[in-house]
Amino acid sequence: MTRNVVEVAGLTKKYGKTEVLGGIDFAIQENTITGLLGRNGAGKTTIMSILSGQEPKTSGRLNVFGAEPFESAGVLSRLCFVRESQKYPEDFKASHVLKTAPWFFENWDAELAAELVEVFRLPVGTRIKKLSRGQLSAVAIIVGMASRAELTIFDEPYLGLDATARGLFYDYLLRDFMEHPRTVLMSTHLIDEVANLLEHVVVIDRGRKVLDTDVEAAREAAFTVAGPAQAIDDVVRGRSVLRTQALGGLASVTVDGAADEQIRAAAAARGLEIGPVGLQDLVSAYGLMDDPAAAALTHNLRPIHARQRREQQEEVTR
Ligand SMILES: Nc1ncnc2c1ncn2[C@@H]1O[C@H](COP(=O)(O)OP(=O)(O)OP(=O)(O)O)[C@@H](O)[C@H]1O
Repeated sequence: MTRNVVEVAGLTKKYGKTEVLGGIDFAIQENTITGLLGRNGAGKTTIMSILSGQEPKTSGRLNVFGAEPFESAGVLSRLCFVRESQKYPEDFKASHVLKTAPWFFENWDAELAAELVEVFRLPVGTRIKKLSRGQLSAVAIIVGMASRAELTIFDEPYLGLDATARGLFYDYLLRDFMEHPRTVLMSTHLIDEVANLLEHVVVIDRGRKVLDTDVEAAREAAFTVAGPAQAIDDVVRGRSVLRTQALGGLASVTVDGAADEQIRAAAAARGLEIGPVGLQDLVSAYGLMDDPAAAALTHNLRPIHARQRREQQEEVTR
């Protein structure tokens, strides 16, 4: 039976009078990798800081390993929150971080840490404050990976890392996750890069949740139709179009829902191409919500949880 490691209900956060989280609900299942996605300032770091007990919430219910995390030593000993901007004592070197980490993480794997130091070519004898941005990210990734914490939270773990290093991180994360299953929550803007790692995504926009779906279900959540604009208009009429991109007489539209036989036949008859929508494009389509300039590009924008939509479809066919 799967259980939830994290449960959040009606979570709000205010800084002074400014509300940055406006009532968020979601759950994270044990031993899954979940992506927390959203545009700059959406509220991802705030959520992660609250989950890891570094910030108090303003209101709502929060349950991490069955307890409220803020100032709960029992919860904090089971999780690892890492980010490139982590603060360390003034004179600390990466070697000090790796030496002290086992004091905080009982599952610490020193061998894995040493291997990752080699992989990321991390100069462990250099003071932390002298490290490059990518090297700081490498420190955070090594701590996050080698801690083998039951819940590991990565806040944009790739900042400053080159493409090779990012690829290595994803490979190691997947391999280590298969061998030592645990729960991972990762915020990222590089959605396509991690799409194969993620089982679930929660998308936040301006402090509110706009999408909460299994990645598998998200693949069925929308499709594209590409070809001459006029023919596309005929084929998609009456359907919910999330996004339209047009160039000259050609267009590509993202349509909400799964591509059924009817639209496939209509598209084939007019020589139009039906294709899948990548997770990044899907999130971008939903991310346009409430943005007047971007919304002008769209018609009938209708963000719906994939599961909710499936339930609605099932209701119609019953
Ligand atoms: N200490 C603070 N005081 C006031 N406002 C804050 C504070 N921390 C964050 N905010 C505001 O809260 C909002 C959410 O910030 P947060 O860092 O959670 O966003 P994010 O989704 O992680 O963004 P990014 O992708 O750019 O890292 C932003 O508008 C930010 O300016």
